[in-house]
Amino acid sequence: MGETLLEVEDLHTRFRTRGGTVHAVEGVSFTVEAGEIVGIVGESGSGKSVTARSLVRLEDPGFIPEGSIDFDGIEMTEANERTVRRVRGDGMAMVFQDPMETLNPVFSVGEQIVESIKVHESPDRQRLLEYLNVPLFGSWDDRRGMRQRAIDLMGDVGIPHPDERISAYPHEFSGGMRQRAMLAIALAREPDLLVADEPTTALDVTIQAEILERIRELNEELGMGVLLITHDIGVVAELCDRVVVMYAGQVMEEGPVERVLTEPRHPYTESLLGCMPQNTSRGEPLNVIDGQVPSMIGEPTGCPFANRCGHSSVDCREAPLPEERVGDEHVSNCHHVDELATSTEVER
Ligand SMILES: Nc1ncnc2c1ncn2[C@@H]1O[C@H](COP(=O)(O)OP(=O)(O)OP(=O)(O)O)[C@@H](O)[C@H]1O
Ligand code: NI
Repeated sequence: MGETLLEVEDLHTRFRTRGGTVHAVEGVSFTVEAGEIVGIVGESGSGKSVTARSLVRLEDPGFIPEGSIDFDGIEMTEANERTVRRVRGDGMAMVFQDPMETLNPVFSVGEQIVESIKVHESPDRQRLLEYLNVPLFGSWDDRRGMRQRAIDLMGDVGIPHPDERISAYPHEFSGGMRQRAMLAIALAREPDLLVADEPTTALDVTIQAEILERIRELNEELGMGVLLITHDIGVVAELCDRVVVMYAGQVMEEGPVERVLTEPRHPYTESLLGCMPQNTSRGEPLNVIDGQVPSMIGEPTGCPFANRCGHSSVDCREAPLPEERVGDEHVSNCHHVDELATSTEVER
C-alpha cells in the first residue's frame, strides 16, 4: 500500500434529459491506493454506479463536464478510445450486479474467459476481432495454455469442476455461478483495480459471503486494489479498508472504515447506520430516513441532506459543503461536525 492507484478529483457526471440536466455526480473526490479495498456506500440514486461507470468511461449517455480521473498516471477524462480500451484490458476491470450485462449468451463461459485473457495480452486484438468479425486462432500451444489458464481462473473464483464446466453456456449456470464467471473474466485481465458494482446484491446471503470472501483473498494474494460499490454497510464493515459515503451525487464523509462506522461525523452517515437492521429491535419496521431525496435536476445549492437533517442551519442550505478534517484521513463535509463529536472526544 501507499502508492496511489486511482485519484478522482472533483468529478462531475451529468445527463441531459427532457426534464433538465441531471447532476448525477457533483464534485466527487476520493483515492484508491494500490492493494486497498475502498467502499462507496449510499442509498439508491446517490450516484454510486454513475461514479463507477465514469471511471472506465462507460458514463454514456452521460458526460463529464468537469473533474479529473487519474488512473496510474493516465487522465481518463481526456484519454482517447485506444487508451481507454487498454486500461479496460488490463488496468481497471469491472463487475456489475447483473452478470448478463457482461456475459454473452452465445459463447461458452470458457470461451469468454479465454477471450478476456487474449484481450489482456493484446487490447488492440479486441478491435481487430470486432473489425474482422472472425475468431483469431493462435498456435495450438497458445490455445492449450489459455484453456488451462481459464480452468485455473474458474477454480480460483470457486466454480466447482472447472474442467467440466468450461464448455457450459451462461444459461446453464446459476446466478451465483454466473457472478463467479464474470469475476473470472475480470480477473483474466489481471487488473490492478477491480471495480465491483453491487457484485453480489442479487444473490442469497451465503453465496454473497463466499464471493466477497474470494474477492478479499484475491486482494490479499494479488495485491489487487478493489473499489466496491454497495448499499450494504455490513459488507463495508467486513471487507473495506476505507469508505466513501455518498448522498445525492456528493461525498458526505470519507475515512477509515473503523472510524467512520463507529464514530461517524456526518449526520447522513449517522442516519444510514441507524437504518441498519442490527440497530432495530425485532419486529420493528426498518428505520428509514425521513424526508425526500432531493431532485438531481439542476445545480444543487448547499448540502443535499439539509432538508432531512436534524442539525441543518442557514449555512447548510446556502453555503457550499465544507471539507472538515476530523481525524487522520477522516473527512466530513458537514458544517456541524462538532455537534457529532463522540462522547469520548468531548471529554478530552
Ligand atoms: N442514463 C441516465 N439518464 C438520466 N439519469 C440517469 C441516468 N443514469 C443514472 N441517472 C441518474 O443518476 C442518479 C444516480 O444514479 P446511480 O445509478 O449512480 O445511483 P446508485 O447510487 O448507483 O443507486 P442504486 O443503489 O440504486 O444502484 C440517479 O438520480 C439516476 O436517476
Ligand atoms: Ni447503482
